[in-house]
Amino acid sequence: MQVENKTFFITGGASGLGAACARLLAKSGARVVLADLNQETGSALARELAEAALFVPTNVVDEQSVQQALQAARDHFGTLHGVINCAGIGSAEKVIGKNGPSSLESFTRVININLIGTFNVIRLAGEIISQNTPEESGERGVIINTASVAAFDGQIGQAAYSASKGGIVGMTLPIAREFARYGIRVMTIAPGIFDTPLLAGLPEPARISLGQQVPFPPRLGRPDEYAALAKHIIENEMLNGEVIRLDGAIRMQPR
Ligand SMILES: C[C@H](O)CC(=O)SCCNC(=O)CCNC(=O)[C@H](O)C(C)(C)COP(=O)(O)OP(=O)(O)OC[C@H]1O[C@@H](n2cnc3c(N)ncnc32)[C@H](O)[C@@H]1OP(=O)(O)O
Ligand SMILES: NC(=O)c1ccc[n+]([C@@H]2O[C@H](COP(=O)([O-])OP(=O)(O)OC[C@H]3O[C@@H](n4cnc5c(N)ncnc54)[C@H](O)[C@@H]3O)[C@@H](O)[C@H]2O)c1
Repeated sequence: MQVENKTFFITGGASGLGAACARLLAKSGARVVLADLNQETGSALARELAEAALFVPTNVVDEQSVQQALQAARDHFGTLHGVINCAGIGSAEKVIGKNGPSSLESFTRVININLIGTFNVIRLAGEIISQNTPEESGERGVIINTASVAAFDGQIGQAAYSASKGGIVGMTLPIAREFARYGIRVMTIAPGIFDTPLLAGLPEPARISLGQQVPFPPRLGRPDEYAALAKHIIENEMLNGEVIRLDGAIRMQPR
């Protein structure tokens, strides 16, 4: 579908990759809902994007929070044509640390936010989108999820994070197969190393070694490059049920 005059619900839309999607889609004539925990950055970006954007404080792991955010989106913009699931956290923890086995709580937290949060939004937004009047082609909407190259080449310390992203990879096809009957496409982008606040939060040794591992271009990805792919996925109906690595050919080393 064309993005102009369409509405997209962007989780994690207040920062990094999600914010880049919000800026590009708004500039392209779309309306964006910034569904994010961060009131300060979310409100600031909504002010920057003016009438094209609505910030709604949202916690993707909380069913009521997501339902309220989706309702606010419909109240404000009238409908919903797509979702870009960017909400997520990084994590770096060895399975056996210096003080013994890592905690179950930390593993569970990463799975909850990254995997279960993504699923929560897909199920609630998907039901709303399934009720849209279809385009001429029969399409009703597009859902784009964010995994990571860590789903495939996870490093030491990424058991929880890689599991959470591997789960997103795993659910892309079955949901695309189910949602085909509604004319809703489901895609996942697996970014490599992108220059965002999340990456800035990784341990310095990891960040240094990663930047040196990207074959070409030998640099961190720019959030606008992620946004360009997301926009293309929305516009290209033949992209469905697939995971696209966006990574400069990096295959991460064990550490
Ligand atoms: C985020 C997007 O989705 C894309 C990505 O996935 S980007 C990939 C991000 N990678 C990571 O997050 C790696 C996570 N893991 C780690 O940071 C570390 O393994 C850890 C903090 C969990 C444990 O680190 P630590 O306890 O220091 O491990 P340890 O085995 O003792 O380290 C040995 C040495 O290797 C270094 N090292 C550890 N992890 C490293 C890494 N990932 N890269 C480079 N060097 C590393 C340590 O600094 C240490 O050096 P030193 O002996 O000179 O102090
Ligand atoms: N930056 C990278 O190198 C990279 C690489 C691969 C995948 N990713 C993934 O891309 C996505 C976006 O990452 P980013 O780099 O833009 O990070 P970021 O930290 O800049 O943005 C993440 C946003 O998600 C929000 N968020 C976190 N938990 C939330 C929750 N429970 N509910 C709602 N919002 C929540 C944060 O407030 C933040 O605004 C994440 O899923 C991340 O795992 C990032």
